Amino acid sequence: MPPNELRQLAWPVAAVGPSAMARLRHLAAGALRTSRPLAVWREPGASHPRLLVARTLEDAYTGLPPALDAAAPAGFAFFPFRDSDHNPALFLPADVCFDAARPDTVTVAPAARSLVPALTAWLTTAPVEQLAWPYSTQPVPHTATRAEYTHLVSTGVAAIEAKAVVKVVSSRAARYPLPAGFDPLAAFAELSEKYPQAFVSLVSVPGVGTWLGATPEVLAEVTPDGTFRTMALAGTQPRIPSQVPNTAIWRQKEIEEQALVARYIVNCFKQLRLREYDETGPRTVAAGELLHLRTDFEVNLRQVPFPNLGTDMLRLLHPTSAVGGMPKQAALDFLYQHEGYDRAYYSGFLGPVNLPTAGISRLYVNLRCLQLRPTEAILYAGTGLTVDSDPDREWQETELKLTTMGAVLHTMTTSSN
Ligand SMILES: C=C(O[C@@H]1C=C(C(=O)O)C=C[C@H]1O)C(=O)O
Repeated sequence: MPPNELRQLAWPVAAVGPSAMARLRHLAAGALRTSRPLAVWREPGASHPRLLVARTLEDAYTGLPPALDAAAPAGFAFFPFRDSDHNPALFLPADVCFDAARPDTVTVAPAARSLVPALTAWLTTAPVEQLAWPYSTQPVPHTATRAEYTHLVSTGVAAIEAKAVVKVVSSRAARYPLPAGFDPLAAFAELSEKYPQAFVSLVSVPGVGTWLGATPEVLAEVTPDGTFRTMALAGTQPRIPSQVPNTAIWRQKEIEEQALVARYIVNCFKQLRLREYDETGPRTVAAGELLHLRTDFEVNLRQVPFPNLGTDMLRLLHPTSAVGGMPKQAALDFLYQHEGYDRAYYSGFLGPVNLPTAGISRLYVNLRCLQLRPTEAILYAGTGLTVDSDPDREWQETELKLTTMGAVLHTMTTSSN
């Protein structure tokens, strides 16, 4: 076989059995046992998850956001809200890949060829019971009380009134005990079922930790038909069971908050001098038990002279005003000064690049997520503030957002009792 071709390893018959999820689990177990970074994800609307294992941790460190052109390296991006030594920007090269929709093979990239003998042997090994997921070496972040959070919101509103910022998105972390026998892969499967339209992910990196999430927000997407997509998602209200999303009524506060995010995206296009984009919305969309307002933006890459639009937009967009604020730097400075905790990978971005094939990349904002610790999970949620924000209402909104991931912890508690 030529040295630069992907290699397909066939699963031996007896070892792990025919179940795609059991095979995925076995590959994850092998990666954890050998301290390699891994990502498991399920795209919105897809029926099967995929898994990627990077050969070494060192290979996963990256300086720049990934390039989104078809010739760029394939892998899984995992970027923090703010790049730092504690929360490095990561790009896991697609060294070993598995698609649960095609469970008979494991794909090995040319750069990872040296892994083939050990991996072949691992495929014949009996499945392991316990998986040892890595935890962050950082201290547990400060978790704001209701009084602290409402104070932060009041400070944010005062900053808006003083015209230091136009919009800022404050957030907090919360600690939830883990149910006995909590299994991240089982939780991943449950999230996939519960939220079919979310991007569901489980990312695990030695020294960095293990993150699980189900996000509704696309940051930058390039699809094989040559389309670039992004969205302005903001404004939140609880979803009443059986309610049809487009019958929801929005207050002026949410309409304005979302319009600012849409305007931020249009400004990014303007900075690149791109005028040919389609804008649809805002429309009401459901995300689990929540409703949001969303405007979709689309560019036909075959009709504009911007071959690097995906790459350029990604660099301009992150962090968007849906998670930071506007103007961007003033909002980030406010958060750095007042938020009082390290967001780490919450409100960063994540997703596959040039996978499953060159020319397809889907990056999402890392919302509705949790970080795993030995006996607890750290959950994260934020709310966009405008001059009309009411501190108690914003606290309630974070509580509501925490239920996306909290519900799965609760379900698992009850089912393990
Ligand atoms: C910040 C979060 O969500 C963002 C903020 C929203 C809002 O303020 O209404 C809505 C959707 C997201 O863009 C979060 O889920 O933590």
